[in-house]
Amino acid sequence: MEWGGMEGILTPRESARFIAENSRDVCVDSGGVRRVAELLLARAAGPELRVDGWKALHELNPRAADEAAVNWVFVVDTLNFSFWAEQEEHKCLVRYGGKTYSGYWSLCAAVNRALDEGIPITSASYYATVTLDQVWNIFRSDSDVAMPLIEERHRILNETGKILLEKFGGSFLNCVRKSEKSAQKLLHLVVESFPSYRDVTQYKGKRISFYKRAQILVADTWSVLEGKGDGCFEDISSITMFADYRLPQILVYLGALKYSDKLLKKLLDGVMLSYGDKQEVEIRGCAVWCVELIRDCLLELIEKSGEKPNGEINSILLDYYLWDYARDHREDMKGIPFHRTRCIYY
Ligand SMILES: Nc1nc2c(c(CN[C@H]3C=C[C@H](O)[C@@H]3O)cn2[C@@H]2O[C@H](COP(=O)(O)O)[C@@H](O)[C@H]2O)c(=O)[nH]1
Repeated sequence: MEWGGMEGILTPRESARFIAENSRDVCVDSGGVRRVAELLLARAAGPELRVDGWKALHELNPRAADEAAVNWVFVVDTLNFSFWAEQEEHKCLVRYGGKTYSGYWSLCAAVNRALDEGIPITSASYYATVTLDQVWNIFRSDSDVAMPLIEERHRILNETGKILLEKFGGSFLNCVRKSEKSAQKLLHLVVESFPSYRDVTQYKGKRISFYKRAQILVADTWSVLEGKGDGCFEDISSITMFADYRLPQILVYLGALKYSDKLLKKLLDGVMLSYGDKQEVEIRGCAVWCVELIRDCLLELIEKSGEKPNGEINSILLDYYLWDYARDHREDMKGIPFHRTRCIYY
């Protein structure tokens, strides 16, 4: 489909509200929303719900806040999609620094492993022309299951690297600086410049957007720059939660999101949903709206409790917390299916 620009497409927040108001197979549970807000209230003053948790809690993330760290975030979020395995017990694994990583973290481990091997995988001048064989080697698995969509990852690396060289002098920091400390301007610049970030579809006759990877790229840029300097986005709270396949699962587990019996059975049977399917859109849209409502409820509870949270609580920090929570409660969540969509957008 020819890209006609972002005009005429609902923003992620508007899309989420519209979907939640019209959804048939997924709904937000207000009691569950409140319970999750109360769970988060207990953590509001903790290390998780603050921008420096991104580095403090995750050893694979860069320690620095320099240009190289920003370019690390860019190449990782360009490839930050579709890690789920056909069988949970047979998945891609990457060993790094004496530990074994799966899912999203297998991507980060592979990037760091390549850098240690002297492969400049975070440099656009390298990945603009990296070959498929080199990509197979860089993202090789230490289990007998390969990382999904390697060929798409190769195509996207070449496409994205070429554009970064042509338009932004080969560094994502130049793209950040052009956004003049506006998260929304950076989001727009990324979506307009890099086709693989155009996470848009339609629902009930309206063109809607999730921009999941563009939003998490803005969020991770804010985090790696520690919310300071070029990363001091005055409108960072306008970014919504990132509509992936893990957050809906944890929100159902916590009772804030509910699936119809028909949809739940379909997911339990492992039926795949296509990108843009009505039910897939309802899962993603209701999950985004659910986190917006949790945030509103949490801010109300904080107000009432008189507790002073450290810094501003926003949907990004709630998303990070819930995503990490899902990681740490993988076993408990076994009975709750995540939806299986194979695509390059999340
Ligand atoms: N909503 C949301 N989705 C996120 C992330 C992350 C990691 N990002 C931050 C978190 C810690 C680091 O500090 C990063 O900054 C990955 N994903 C998505 O999850 C899926 C992979 O899941 P699994 O198969 O279990 O590894 C896949 O769609 C991936 O795109 C997030 O934070 N929020």
